[in-house]
Amino acid sequence: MSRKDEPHDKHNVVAVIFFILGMGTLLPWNFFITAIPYFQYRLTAEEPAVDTSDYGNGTSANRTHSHGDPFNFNNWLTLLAQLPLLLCTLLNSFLYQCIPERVRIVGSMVFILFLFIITAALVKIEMSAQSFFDITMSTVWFINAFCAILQGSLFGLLALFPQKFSSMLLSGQGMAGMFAAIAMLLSMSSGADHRTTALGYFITPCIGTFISITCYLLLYRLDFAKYYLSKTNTQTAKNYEVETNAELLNKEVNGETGGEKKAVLLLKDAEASVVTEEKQKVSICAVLKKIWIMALTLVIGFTVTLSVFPAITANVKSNSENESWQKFFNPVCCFLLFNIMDWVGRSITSYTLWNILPVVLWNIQPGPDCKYLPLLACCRIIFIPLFMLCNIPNHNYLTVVFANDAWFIIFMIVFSMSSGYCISLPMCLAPKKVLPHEGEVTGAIMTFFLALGLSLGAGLSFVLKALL
Ligand SMILES: O=c1[nH]cnc2c1ncn2[C@@H]1O[C@H](CO)[C@@H](O)[C@H]1O
Repeated sequence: MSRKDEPHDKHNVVAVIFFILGMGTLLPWNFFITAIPYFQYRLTAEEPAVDTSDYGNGTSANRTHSHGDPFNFNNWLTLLAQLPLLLCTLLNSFLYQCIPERVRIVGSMVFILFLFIITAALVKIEMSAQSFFDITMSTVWFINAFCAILQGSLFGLLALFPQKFSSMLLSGQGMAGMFAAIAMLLSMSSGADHRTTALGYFITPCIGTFISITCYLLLYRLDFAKYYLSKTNTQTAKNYEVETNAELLNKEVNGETGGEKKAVLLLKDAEASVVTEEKQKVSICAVLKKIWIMALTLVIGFTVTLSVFPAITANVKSNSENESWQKFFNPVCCFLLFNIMDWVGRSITSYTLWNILPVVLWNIQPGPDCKYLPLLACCRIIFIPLFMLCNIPNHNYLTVVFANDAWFIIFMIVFSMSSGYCISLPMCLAPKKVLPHEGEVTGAIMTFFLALGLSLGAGLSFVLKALL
């Protein structure tokens, strides 16, 4: 139900802006992980103590040791990207009181742009492998710290808008990975040398971040966005919603006998909502009690995903003889495929919020209460051994069981789709479990658990790598 004076999102401009902002939040993570072969090439090519007997057929992928990952680069990249995310998500929950949201959002995007420019410039600068590793890791740490502030602030902002806009942001986040993978493929197929390819590749997120900054500034010029951004209007809209609910419920109570109990309960909720809103007090424990199942599902989902992607999966090589296929195998079948299917998985929840898997499998119609959601997320643990037994060179303890490329592709399709699904479902269901005025806190809590899952996964990836 919408108010008569409520403006409309003309041509879905605001929705598109949130989509682009979603992309902006995950450009750094995705552009860094997709460029793993470039970083590995630099670290090996400029390492003076490299053992040249490892070089094999001379492709950059084979010019590395320790599973094609010198310096344990994949694992450090994952950990140093996700740890600041966790810390700064916490920091943001304090910062939001003292630094205005516009400063936080524009400021963090400007720093991200600056750090991407440094990464692009580094492509052309010669230095030792150790210095390159140190500078890259510092860049990764700071770029992801600003990303966390950006992401936390945007989720907070979204609490003022209708739920559709959260789905747009999540969908945009999924698109960032595809964007990075396509940029990588285009620069690789340009036929230019390694350095020029990398330069072209890293200039793309600079442009992407610049577009995100412009879009965010534009948001404040659009009537629809201005309406929701002004807190007074949001408050009025929420009160209006409560009034409308109360009206509807009165009708229900008068007309339908069976609806009475439900109506009284909902009226109590509505009253509670207004009263609490006036006091502006929300109990985090009470919210946690309502959403813990969603939070647990999110943590398990991200832990499983990040434990193998990209730290383990980026090392899987094709066993085909075809050289071009060997070169494109990982960018296409690992990064592009993951991001396409992850996005598909996330988008399923835009069409139907109910988790369709249990409906199809057991004909159960779950609500936001369903207790087996974390169990469903746990089933994905099976992908950890499956990926570890794929075609990774120089296994120490394990052997290659799934040598054929087709196995890796099949595992990747199911793994990434279920990942997107297990992440998006709790993110969309959690706000439905709480009262309207608890929405903002719920967003913050879920963002914290999201970051916790990512960090746990990144930590676990070191253990799994050691077991390879
Ligand atoms: O900061 C983040 N927020 C939300 N999702 C993230 C973040 N970092 C990584 N991923 C998610 O982790 C998976 C592997 O890349 C992808 O689903 C990606 O969207």
